[in-house]
Amino acid sequence: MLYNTGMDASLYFAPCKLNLFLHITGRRADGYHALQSIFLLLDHGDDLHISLRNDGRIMHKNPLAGVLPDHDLAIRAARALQSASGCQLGADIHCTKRTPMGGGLGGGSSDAATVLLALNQLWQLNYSRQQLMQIGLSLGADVPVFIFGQPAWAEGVGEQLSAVSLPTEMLEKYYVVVTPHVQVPTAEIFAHQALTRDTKPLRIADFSNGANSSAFWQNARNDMEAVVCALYPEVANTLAWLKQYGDARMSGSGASVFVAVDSAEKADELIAQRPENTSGFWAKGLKYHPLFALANDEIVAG
Ligand SMILES: C[C@](O)(CO)[C@H](O)COP(=O)(O)OP(=O)(O)OC[C@H]1O[C@@H](n2ccc(N)nc2=O)[C@H](O)[C@@H]1O
Ligand SMILES: Nc1ncnc2c1ncn2[C@@H]1O[C@H](COP(=O)(O)OP(=O)(O)OP(=O)(O)O)[C@@H](O)[C@H]1O
Repeated sequence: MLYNTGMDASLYFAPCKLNLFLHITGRRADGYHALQSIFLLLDHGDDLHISLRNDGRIMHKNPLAGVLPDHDLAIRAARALQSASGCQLGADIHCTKRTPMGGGLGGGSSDAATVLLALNQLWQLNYSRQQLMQIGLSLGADVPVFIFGQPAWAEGVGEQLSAVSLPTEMLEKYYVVVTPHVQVPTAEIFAHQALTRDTKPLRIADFSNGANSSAFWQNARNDMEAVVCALYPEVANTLAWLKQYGDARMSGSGASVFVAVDSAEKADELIAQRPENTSGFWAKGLKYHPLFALANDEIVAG
């Protein structure tokens, strides 16, 4: 009989992300939208226990409420890696979910990225970061950035990524994230007729050049915010509340909204005072994904 020896059980972190801004600069022929965004990964997220099986099966030990195991992005990621590599090994996956689902924080995408990184190690595949990002992109536009693993300037559908060094004060901030209890379907917002799709592209140099960066942030916004706030008053109300405390905005396609504050005390205070029917947490930005080292960077011949 083939069985999981249980000897390789390991704990892997799946951080959530914020879109510090999100501009929609066009629409491609396939219906996907061209974006510009800066992604910041946070030190808040899901815990995945992943252990090796030698029978080739991919098993979800605690299926998420409302998500069929076959649709779970963690399971789909493992299967995609199995079919790309021809690997005969399998895995047991157990997820302790902390990132609100459908919250614009990339929870499912991050679970998928963590599974790819972890199994790259457990199955000893030695895929490069670029290869894993390619497999990740087939699962969702937000997966590659978690494998990229650093604060990133994103273009394309979110897969053309460049590392950006955020000003130190942005990494020292406390990000207060509040999620109204509504699920905002990403596809519905991208398909909405009233969505702004023609924001003039910015240049990464405008952000990287310190002298211009305050002007940069004055022009930066989330283009999905207006449509989401019109369709979901809960998001509009939570955002209006959070704007009292700073330059609050929505992450991704919502429903989560966030603001950066200067101390843990202030962050605790806002979380305690958050509106009814919301959940919330605060977290700090990550310079690197904790699993960054589980993929190698390809050496490009020069
Ligand atoms: C809004 C963001 O969260 C910003 O980071 C992402 O662009 C969304 O990424 P995601 O949730 O991984 O999205 P996917 O699962 O790939 O796509 C969900 C749906 O959103 C639409 N979609 C997504 C990304 C994109 N650049 N243009 C789109 O039009 C497509 O209709 C797609 O069917
Ligand atoms: N492992 C998973 N975790 C969360 N959701 C998952 C997972 N697998 C599949 N899903 C499905 O994906 C949907 C979107 O979940 P997710 O938490 O990734 O949304 P999101 O944060 O809005 O994503 P994004 O910011 O990438 O648009 C969920 O409503 C759920 O049906």
